[in-house]
Amino acid sequence: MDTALDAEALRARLVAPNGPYSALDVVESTRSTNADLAKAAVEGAADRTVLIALEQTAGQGRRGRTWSSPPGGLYVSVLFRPTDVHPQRLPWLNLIAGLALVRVAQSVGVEATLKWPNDLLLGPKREKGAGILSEITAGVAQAVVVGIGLNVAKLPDDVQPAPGGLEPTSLESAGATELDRAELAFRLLVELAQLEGVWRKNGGDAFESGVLEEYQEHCATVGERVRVELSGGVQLLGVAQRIEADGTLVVRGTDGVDHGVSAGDVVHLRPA
Ligand SMILES: O=C(O)CCCC[C@@H]1SC[C@@H]2NC(=O)N[C@@H]21
Repeated sequence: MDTALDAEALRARLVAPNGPYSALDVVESTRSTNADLAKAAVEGAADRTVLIALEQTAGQGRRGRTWSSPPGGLYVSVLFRPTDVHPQRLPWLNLIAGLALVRVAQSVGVEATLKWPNDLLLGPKREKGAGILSEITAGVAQAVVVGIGLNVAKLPDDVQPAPGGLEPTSLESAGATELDRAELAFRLLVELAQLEGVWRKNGGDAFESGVLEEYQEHCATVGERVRVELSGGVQLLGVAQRIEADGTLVVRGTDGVDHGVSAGDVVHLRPA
């Protein structure tokens, strides 16, 4: 069962002095929690500010796509200002959010892996249960909004995959033992704060903080034959080799040459 998401109760557990966050709000509905927090960042919102919505009317996905955000899902954005971390290491915030999602899914008994860079895959069929959109806030020094859309309840029939994208699923469809959104939001934010805290304490070094190793362990992309859709309609075909310390994916192309990929849509190519 899903109880109402009580902001006060979450604040009591997650916001300083009792927890790692500096502010937390819950709204019934908004256009996009990422857009709201980006605006708040410009207006001076503090490091580790959280905004949760129970529904979005204009949810944003990667590469200009929309993120279907019906009631029954969890839509969470966190503003981070990791001022001591080199800007080149900031893409790790996106990957760290994926690790937090894996930990949550596993805690409710669901098999979970990651498709680099931003998809949570659930169950043996590896369908998409969550997506992450991290955005550097323009004009604000070192501010990143990490947005997470987690499908909790069964999705309405009209939620379709993006063209060529993964089949969507939810925690409920994957047989999760816990579907209470307050509890799931709590676990997600605890895991995110733990991972981000260790990563930041290590100056954003993914190797030293252990997040690189944990990511490789859960990454379904490494070892797969892939097609990477780069900008400008360019495609790269090959086999994903590893994740680098800067968060890029190394793909050995059909020409035998290793290519570092920092952005793009990855399609896992399964044998027919
Ligand atoms: O897979 C993707 O394309 C990324 C989807 C990210 C969706 C989340 S929901 C919370 C936050 N607010 C948004 O508008 N988008 C992100």
